[in-house]
Amino acid sequence: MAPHTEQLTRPAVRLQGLTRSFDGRTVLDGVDLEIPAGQFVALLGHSGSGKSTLLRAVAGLDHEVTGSGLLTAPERVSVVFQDSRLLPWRRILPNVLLGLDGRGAEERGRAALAEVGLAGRERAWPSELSGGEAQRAALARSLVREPELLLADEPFGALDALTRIRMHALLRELWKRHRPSVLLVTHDVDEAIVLADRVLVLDHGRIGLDLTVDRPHPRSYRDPLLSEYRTELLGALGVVEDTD
Ligand SMILES: Nc1ncnc2c1ncn2[C@@H]1O[C@H](COP(=O)(O)OP(=O)(O)OP(=O)(O)O)[C@@H](O)[C@H]1O
Repeated sequence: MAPHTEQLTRPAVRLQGLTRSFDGRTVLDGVDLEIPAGQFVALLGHSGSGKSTLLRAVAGLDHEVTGSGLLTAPERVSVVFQDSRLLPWRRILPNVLLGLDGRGAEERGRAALAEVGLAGRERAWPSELSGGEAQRAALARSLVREPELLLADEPFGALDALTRIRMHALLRELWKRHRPSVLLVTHDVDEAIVLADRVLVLDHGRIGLDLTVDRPHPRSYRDPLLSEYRTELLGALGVVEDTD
């Protein structure tokens, strides 16, 4: 069934004049941002530009933001970090189900693990998983909560290049199936343009560039048409490409 038009246009996230300072130093300086429901957005910016600070504010984890601040955020928000944050003393399935109970929870947990390719690993300990598998389990833990908004802070930052590419395909696949809004923080320009339909660059406390990436999926790193987006994003980040 086609989603109601209003659902497509209703913003999942709406920020107005979001401001955050630490010890008198302004990190976010009046950020205005709307993310429509179901949109896949990546957030780029230099180290220390305030990406995680913005993500924490959207997640509702920061109560010290000022301005008219966070006006809208959905009820069901899941966050995935660079490390899986699995509890080492619990097996994988209970980790995925953490805080959930009720009828059908276990079944949903098993289904989520199967979706991320971890069927059969329900009883494994976190220490028995590879880095990529642990991040898959973290994604399953998010999925099982059926988030309307998925916030991801460098979720693939600690993975090797090959695993990272596989995780890109998995994340995009999960997004296609469940259609949450996504805000993905990354340092990696290529990761942003291969995955996201809109890429933001945070600069001097504001959204300095808001770029729509209008290419079909699945996208390849080698797609020459993506290189224009890459050049524009690198320019916004102040990186001059070597043209040799
Ligand atoms: N709890 C805090 N107390 C003091 N300063 C903080 C705190 N959290 C963040 N900051 C500062 O705010 C700035 C932005 O930090 P943030 O972690 O949001 O940046 P980032 O863009 O996510 O960086 P990175 O890409 O390196 O993870 C940094 O200068 C950081 O030192």
